[in-house]
Amino acid sequence: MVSNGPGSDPRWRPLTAARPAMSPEWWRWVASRDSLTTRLVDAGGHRDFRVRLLDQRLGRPRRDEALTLGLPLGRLAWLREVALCLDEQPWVMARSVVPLDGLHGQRLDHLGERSLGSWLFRQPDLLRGPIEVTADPPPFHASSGPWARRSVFRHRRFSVLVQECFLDTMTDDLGLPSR
Ligand SMILES: C=C(O[C@@H]1C=C(C(=O)O)C=C[C@H]1O)C(=O)O
Repeated sequence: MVSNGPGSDPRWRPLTAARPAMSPEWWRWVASRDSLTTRLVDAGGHRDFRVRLLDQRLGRPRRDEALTLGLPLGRLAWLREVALCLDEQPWVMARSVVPLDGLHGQRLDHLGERSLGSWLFRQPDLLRGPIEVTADPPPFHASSGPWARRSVFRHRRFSVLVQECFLDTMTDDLGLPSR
């Protein structure tokens, strides 16, 4: 379920602030600005890639999400949570928040289990804001992992806050450093 429960906000920091603690191997993943979907498919090799839709609905963003999107607290938005899986093993948990005023009916529910990135990166003049990171546990999922990141994509009046948690399963399957 999409969680909007109480709990402290993660301590999001600019990517560069995490540099000394982040290994070069992880930097190549966390700092990448192209499609994570494409990178996961490539890194997965023979493994089958799949987006597992966990939930998507109208809901109230968390405080840190609303602040990042410039939304008044309590304003409804479109919430989508997925697991990006290789051979049914979740490697990334993602939660996206879309303000309704930018949707003009482009409800993302038509996406289903197609990757948000497969649509986003086809949009002309797509802009991606700065990437922020945290080593705090993601408030929207109980899974654990070394890093989580977030950034805002904009395309005309559409905007979406995309948050991605890289999981320990990905660390193990790709033989990445613990941080
Ligand atoms: C933004 C991208 O889309 C990915 C797919 C998502 C989805 O289907 O909900 C969410 C976040 C991303 O990990 C990407 O591929 O870079």
